[in-house]
Amino acid sequence: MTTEPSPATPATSAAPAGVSLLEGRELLQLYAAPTGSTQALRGVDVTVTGGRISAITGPSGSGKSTLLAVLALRERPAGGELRHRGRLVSGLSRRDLHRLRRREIGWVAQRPTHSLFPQLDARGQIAQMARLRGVRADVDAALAEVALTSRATASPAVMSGGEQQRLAVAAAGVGPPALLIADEPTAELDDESAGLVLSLLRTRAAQGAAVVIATHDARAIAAADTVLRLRHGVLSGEQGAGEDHTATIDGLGRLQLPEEALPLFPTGRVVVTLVDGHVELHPFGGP
Ligand SMILES: Nc1ncnc2c1ncn2[C@@H]1O[C@H](COP(=O)(O)OP(=O)(O)OP(=O)(O)O)[C@@H](O)[C@H]1O
Repeated sequence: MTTEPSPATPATSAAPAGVSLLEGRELLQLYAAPTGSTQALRGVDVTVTGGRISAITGPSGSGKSTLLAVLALRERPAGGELRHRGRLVSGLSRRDLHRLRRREIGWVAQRPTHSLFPQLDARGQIAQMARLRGVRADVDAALAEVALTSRATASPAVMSGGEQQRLAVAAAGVGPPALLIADEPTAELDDESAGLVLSLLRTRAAQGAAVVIATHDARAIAAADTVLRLRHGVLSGEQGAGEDHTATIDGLGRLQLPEEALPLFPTGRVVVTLVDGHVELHPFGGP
């Protein structure tokens, strides 16, 4: 147990502020299914930048966890291109990938126990993560940050769900890593626990980490700098805090309308007109 990273301590090997850490283009992911294959990601373009919290939101089954797994370099995409600091991830050896994940990427699974060491107490989780990442950490301060001082010697098996979640986020955030990814980090947490988790994520982003979360939770969405909306494996829109909703036009010119606009086009067909430098969509057919 040694010195605490001060709030000004930069993320491990953080990309310079504003420089993208990850760039995904036309990302595709397929899974075997009884009826053929499921296209979990269907041409997703995404940029992940240090110093920001990006929230990925969308209905159940829309591909949020899949996109997180690809960005965390835990799954190789079936298609498209993913670059880490400009280097093609597909060109990295298994060894390089393993090292990159261990050193630079904090991962909090949808079930927090899946990202904790079952045999270690809370103190051990933080210390072990710091060791793996090759950084020094003040274990007491890390536990205090998520109000777990009194649970320092407890193992995950005897912790409440909220305590497990706070511990998983604290351990994943040690360093801090250049990239911190969490799947539904505030789901099922009361306001107090959710507040602690979100405050930790904000602090890590302020230290330069790129924070990416999948979430349905309005509290987490409000804490994000950018909100990416996924629908059926396609990124349907992106919105920064206080910005207008923007939608992504893919390389083939396809655009997904916001869900609330769909009733305007009951036949599913539109007349597309280019007028004075902008595009107008009018319903086609119908009564
Ligand atoms: N390992 C897998 N094997 C087969 N199909 C999978 C696998 N993982 C995900 N899928 C399928 O891929 C699609 C996207 O799943 P994913 O878990 O990424 O969605 P999600 O938006 O995270 O959903 P939720 O909000 O319910 O967690 C779904 O149709 C899902 O059934």
